[in-house]
Amino acid sequence: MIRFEQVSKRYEGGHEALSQLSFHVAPGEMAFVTGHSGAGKSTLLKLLGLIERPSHGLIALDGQSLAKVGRAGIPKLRRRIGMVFQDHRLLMDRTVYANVELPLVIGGIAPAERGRRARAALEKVGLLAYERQLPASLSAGERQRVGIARAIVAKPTLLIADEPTGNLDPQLAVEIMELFAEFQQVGTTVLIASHDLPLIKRMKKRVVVLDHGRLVADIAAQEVL
Ligand SMILES: Nc1ncnc2c1ncn2[C@@H]1O[C@H](COP(=O)(O)OP(=O)(O)OP(=O)(O)O)[C@@H](O)[C@H]1O
Repeated sequence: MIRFEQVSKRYEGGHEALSQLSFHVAPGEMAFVTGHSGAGKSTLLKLLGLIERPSHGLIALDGQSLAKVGRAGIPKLRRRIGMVFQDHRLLMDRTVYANVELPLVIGGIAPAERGRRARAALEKVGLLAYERQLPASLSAGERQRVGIARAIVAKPTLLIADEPTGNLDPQLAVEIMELFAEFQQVGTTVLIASHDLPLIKRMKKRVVVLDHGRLVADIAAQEVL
């Protein structure tokens, strides 16, 4: 599903954020990427979403090299990837429903189909009853669920999340992580950047550890104690 081969990333004027990173993620696998602040977690996810490009190395998604995806091909690629951010990035002047529907509007899906899919996504995150509300009237955990519904509404094969529980209290954080695990159970590949080690350990999934841009440990789910 995901293949990184000797990937390095140097930001303009900066030092190397990722150094010769190689790892694979199988279809349907769920893995965490962890490491200290500045270790390169966000950079790794940005390379997958083509928000950034690598300086060296190969990144492939479902066997397709991302280097071959030009500017015009980015929207199509992004439809295969659902992205969740720490700060949810919802449009605060649109309803919950409109936020979740947005990727389908951009994708040119017909209105009736959009309604069906957006409501199914909201139902999956337990927020169907909130569809007419504005995000401001929701709690932090609920807003993050709306962000997740928006990420999965176009049925991506890969779900990536950057510190999705960073702003939540521990109980809500567990609930959000369990929601991600549910998407894995129905076949979605899930990759989550997080520095919350107690939470990661609790989830018992594969853990990839970065340190100054290098992969220093890759712990299989069965080995997480
Ligand atoms: N746009 C950028 N321009 C220059 N340097 C950057 C840029 N984005 C990130 N960096 C640098 O790259 C390194 C890795 O950053 P990255 O955000 O990937 O780390 P992180 O592990 O996600 O950190 P955090 O947990 O604090 O979010 C850091 O040294 C950071 O300062």
